[in-house]
Amino acid sequence: MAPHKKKIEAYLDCVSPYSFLAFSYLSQRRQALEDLNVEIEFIPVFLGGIMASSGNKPPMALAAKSAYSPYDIKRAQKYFGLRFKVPDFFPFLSLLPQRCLTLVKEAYTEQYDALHKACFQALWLDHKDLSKQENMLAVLETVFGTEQATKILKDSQGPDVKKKLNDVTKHTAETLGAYGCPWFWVHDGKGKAEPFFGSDRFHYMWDFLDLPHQDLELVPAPALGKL
Ligand SMILES: N[C@@H](CCC(=O)N[C@@H](CS)C(=O)NCC(=O)O)C(=O)O
Repeated sequence: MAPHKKKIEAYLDCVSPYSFLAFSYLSQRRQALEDLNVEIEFIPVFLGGIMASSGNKPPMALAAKSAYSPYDIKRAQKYFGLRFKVPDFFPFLSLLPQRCLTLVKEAYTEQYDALHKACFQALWLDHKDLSKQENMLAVLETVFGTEQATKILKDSQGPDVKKKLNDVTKHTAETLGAYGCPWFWVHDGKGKAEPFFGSDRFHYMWDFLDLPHQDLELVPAPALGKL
């Protein structure tokens, strides 16, 4: 990557509702950001691995964070105009969707954003447990033909894909300082890069990138169709 290009690397896991909000928010602003010469890259990671590498624990594992969490998620949903309930099967093991996304990002780049969106929507809006192969296959089939979807599901279990997701996750925690998701590594276009955590720090990011806030403000209740 050219060091003097403004760029947002967004490290996401679809098990994370705040990753869903960040993905939705950035996807809706992709064109506006590109017009301001800012590139966005969505990068799949395994949040469980980030927690383990950084010594962090899921918010639910700490009583105080767990008690605060319902307030935070309710406010965030209102702010982003994206309403969803936490599914009964939460938290679930996100390795399967994250491996499929890892494979598709490399091998089927054109369809990657569509699959990312489909995974988030299946999990958070349709409450499909994507740790189950049959549900993951159904999501893949919304983007690919049955034959290709079946192959992607099978290939996502191969050692190369497992290693790639593992390596990216490790890099995110050990080099980029991640302790949760969504994690962002943002290049300011002048050779400097900094981390940002959470879907609630975009105003800091726009300052860091020297962008006009008014062009990137939230519009009320963004329609999902525009994701
Ligand atoms: N305030 C942040 C919260 C993000 C968040 O809680 N992310 C969870 C995963 S869904 C996490 O990784 N938490 C780690 C931590 O809070 O230490 C936001 O609005 O995005």
